[in-house]
Amino acid sequence: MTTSAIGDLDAWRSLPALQQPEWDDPDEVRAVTAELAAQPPLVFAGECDQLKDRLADVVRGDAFVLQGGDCAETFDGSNADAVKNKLKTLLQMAVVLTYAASVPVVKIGRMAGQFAKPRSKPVEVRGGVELPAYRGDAVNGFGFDAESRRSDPKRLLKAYHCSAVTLNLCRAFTKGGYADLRQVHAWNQDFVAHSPAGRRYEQLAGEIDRALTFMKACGANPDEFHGVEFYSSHEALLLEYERALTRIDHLSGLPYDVSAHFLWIGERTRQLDGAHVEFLRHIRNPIGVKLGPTTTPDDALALIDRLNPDGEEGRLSFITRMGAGRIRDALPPLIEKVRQSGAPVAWICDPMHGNTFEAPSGHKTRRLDDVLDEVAGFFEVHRALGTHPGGIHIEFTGDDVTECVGGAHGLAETDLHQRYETACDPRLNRGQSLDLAFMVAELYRKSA
Ligand SMILES: O=C[C@H](O)[C@H](O)COP(=O)(O)O
Ligand SMILES: C=C(OP(=O)(O)O)C(=O)O
Repeated sequence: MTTSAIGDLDAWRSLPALQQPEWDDPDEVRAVTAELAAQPPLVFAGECDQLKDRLADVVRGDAFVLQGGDCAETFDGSNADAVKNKLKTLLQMAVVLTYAASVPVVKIGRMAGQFAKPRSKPVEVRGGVELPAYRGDAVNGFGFDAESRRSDPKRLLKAYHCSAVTLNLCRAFTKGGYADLRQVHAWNQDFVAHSPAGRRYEQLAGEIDRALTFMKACGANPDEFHGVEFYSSHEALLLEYERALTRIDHLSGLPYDVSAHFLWIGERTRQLDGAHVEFLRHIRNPIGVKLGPTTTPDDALALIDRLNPDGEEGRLSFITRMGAGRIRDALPPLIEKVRQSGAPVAWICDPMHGNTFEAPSGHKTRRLDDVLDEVAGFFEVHRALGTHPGGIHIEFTGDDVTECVGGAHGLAETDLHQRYETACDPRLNRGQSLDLAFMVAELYRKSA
């Protein structure tokens, strides 16, 4: 394969790359990336192609994406319990959607690599002390002291190893029996079972049980339900890391970023002439771009032109994050222009990032009602235009945290301090995630 067919995987180096850490020692970065480049792949090209096929189904209106996980994964969180709880939430949500909305659900974790964060400000000030902002465990530490906040390239290696551990757990849980549909009740134990959403889920799980028994009686093979397909994803933010994990697939001769199945470009780094768009246009994974409320229809078309010029179905998803107050005005012009162009795009709604605000206590938070309203707006817009609402992208955790307000337990702003554990943005807890899944299933059913 010639360089021109592969494209120049290093052309991004001469372009402006926003949101990159300031590393002290370029030699150390070179040594670390050389070590990363020698590590085994985390995912395989064939798996990325399979996800692209699944996303092509989404483009055609035949499937729905459920993408979610932490805002920022942490090295401490790469353990069996935390990973299992997140997967359990994803599986429960997926079951609600599959059963109640009768749609195949493409399950993608914001997991096994979501260790780097873009920030609004490069520094954080507390009590008159100014330090570099926390940029995710792949870059620096969360602790507010100079040593923790120093950008340390060795953390890139740790991010790779924690991604490997997490993905290994995900593969084991999703293929080794834990995700078996006959376990629907087992995912609903602990605190969530007693929440209103948990009780509603239990009812649905009972119906699934009966349906499975019926199918078995009809001669269906119950082992068909033994495992589920699960894919990993993260924001492709740290270009040195992504480049070091990009390999030429020996079968096709094409480059794949083997750090995750699906990579996305963030709202802050989607400049057409920027390094992120340049780098991602060369890799063959399915990719996404976040689109905020300032995106113009021409921006969307230009991104399509750069990132999916051949119009490959499933290659490109637009993950819109407009905010509840903007979605009904900001989304239609984008969809209309893209539809007129005939370009195949999967439209995914991120109802989190346009709805963040600071509570009087100083906690960054989101109202579940705003999240639900943005999702409702997303469905309304698609229904009005006759296009397919392709999925949701959310930040959640499997734990009983108090980071977003609202939900069946009426979590108030004054409750936020109780279990506020996120390393960056506020996540839905398990009950709130299930509330959302039931609402999405209902909206989907009505729009189908
Ligand atoms: O997760 C997204 C971004 O990293 C985050 O919203 C930026 O947050 P900041 O405004 O606190 O920097
Ligand atoms: C930073 C993120 O979102 P956005 O780029 O949409 O702000 C994110 O999803 O972590």
